[in-house]
Amino acid sequence: MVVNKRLYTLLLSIIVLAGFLATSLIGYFVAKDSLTDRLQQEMLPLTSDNIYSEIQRDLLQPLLISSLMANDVFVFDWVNNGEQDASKMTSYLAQIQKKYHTITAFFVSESTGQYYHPTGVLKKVSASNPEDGWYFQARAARQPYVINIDRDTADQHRLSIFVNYRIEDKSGNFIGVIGVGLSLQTVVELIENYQKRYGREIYFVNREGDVMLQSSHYNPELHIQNKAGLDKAFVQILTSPSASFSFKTSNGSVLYLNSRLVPEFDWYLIVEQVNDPSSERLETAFLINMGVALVISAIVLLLAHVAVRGYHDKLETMATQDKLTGAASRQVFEFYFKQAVARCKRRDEPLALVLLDIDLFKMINDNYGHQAGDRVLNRVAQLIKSHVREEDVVCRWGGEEFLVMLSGCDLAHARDITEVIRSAVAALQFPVNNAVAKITLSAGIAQMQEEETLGQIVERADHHLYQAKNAGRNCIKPDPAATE
Ligand SMILES: Nc1nc2c(ncn2[C@@H]2O[C@H](COP(=O)(O)OP(=O)(O)OP(=O)(O)O)[C@@H](O)[C@H]2O)c(=O)[nH]1
Repeated sequence: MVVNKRLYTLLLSIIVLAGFLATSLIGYFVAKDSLTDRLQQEMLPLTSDNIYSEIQRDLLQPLLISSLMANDVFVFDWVNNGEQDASKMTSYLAQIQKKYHTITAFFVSESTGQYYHPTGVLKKVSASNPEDGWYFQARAARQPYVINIDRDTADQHRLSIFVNYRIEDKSGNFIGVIGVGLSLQTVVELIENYQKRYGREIYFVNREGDVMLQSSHYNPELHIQNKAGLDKAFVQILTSPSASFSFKTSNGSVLYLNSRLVPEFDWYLIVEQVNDPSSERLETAFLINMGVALVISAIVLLLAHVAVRGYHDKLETMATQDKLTGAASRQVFEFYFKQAVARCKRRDEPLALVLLDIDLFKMINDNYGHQAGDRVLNRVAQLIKSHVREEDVVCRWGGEEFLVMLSGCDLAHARDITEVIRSAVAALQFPVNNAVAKITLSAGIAQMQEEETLGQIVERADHHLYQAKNAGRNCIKPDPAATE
């Protein structure tokens, strides 16, 4: 029974905890998956889209300026007049630069190859000079302009964005390339602003995978092109217009990455994030969940334990006690008897059994009714109990029969006790239905002999009880030894 109770509690604990653990884990992983998906599919691409549209917005004005320059009548007239006065062109370029706050303005003439700049004629472009490749690229282009990121011819330390606008005359003849240059600083500031706002690393790589543009807080450790084993992913980035990945890095953290091609630069914009910050919140929520689950499980188990214990005690009482009299039931008497026998043997003490039977009880039932009979049975049981010790056992042996086990009592002592009980019952004035019932009882006493079974002793006690009934009732008959 004890083992079953433990097993039951253990099983219940396992079921409740496993249930909580399973639901918490499922919730945790579902939330984590959807957050990872959101980060990869929405948040990083959104950052990338925002940066891209801001870059486009920043490029819009220089594009317009360059377009205006490419269609300016002054430029056409000046070229048609044979590029007579270089200072006219240089002051025109200086004016543009000043008016629109660009870092440079330029014109390269197709007929002379001269590179005009606000400060003068800087040089002649040549197809054999790789530095002038941008001019020949624009010259060969089908679209009206080419955006180029390059070192400034006037300041070799400065990376600038150039809008190289093609000029064509009315007949479609190529006249030259005109445009403005912007500082890349605006783009760097944009990157830094985004990095600060979103806590993400943002940088550009060219088609070879070299980092071309990054913030001043650039952390080379973070970037996938510096990580061993990720070359395949990098190949995928460099071959698709946009891509989303997540990787487990060597230090155990997860790197989320989004890439997109910026066609104006022919570079890839990369947005990276190490570990999803909300995953920490999820882990905390999971731990809180589990904590609550543990507390709830403990309360549920405690309540279950109290309920089971209550039912168990109730069942035990029902099985071991007679409901009417509160005396021990016949089923458990043998258990108490075996315990008492072992104890008496150990202590070398005698043990006596007394079988008590209410006299002519049928008449009480017949005269006063069954309920009155029940009350008599209860009253007699309480009276018997009140005359024996706590460790003695009073058992309802039959209908109106009680078997009393007196540990450590020999026959003479048992007879004295029984006599006290008999006379107390006989002296009872039991009120029933406006009358007073007289109750007596007869008893047979047997002292346990060596290796006797319960059945054998009870049989002897019953035999003596029968003698007492025959002797006129309201008397006691013990084993013959006690009478000697
Ligand atoms: N009220 C009540 N009566 C019971 C209960 N159990 C047994 N009885 C009655 O007790 C009576 C016992 O009658 P008998 O065995 O004839 O014995 P008796 O009338 O006591 O006569 P003797 O034992 O010979 O003195 C029966 O009528 C049973 O119905 C009980 O729980 N309540």
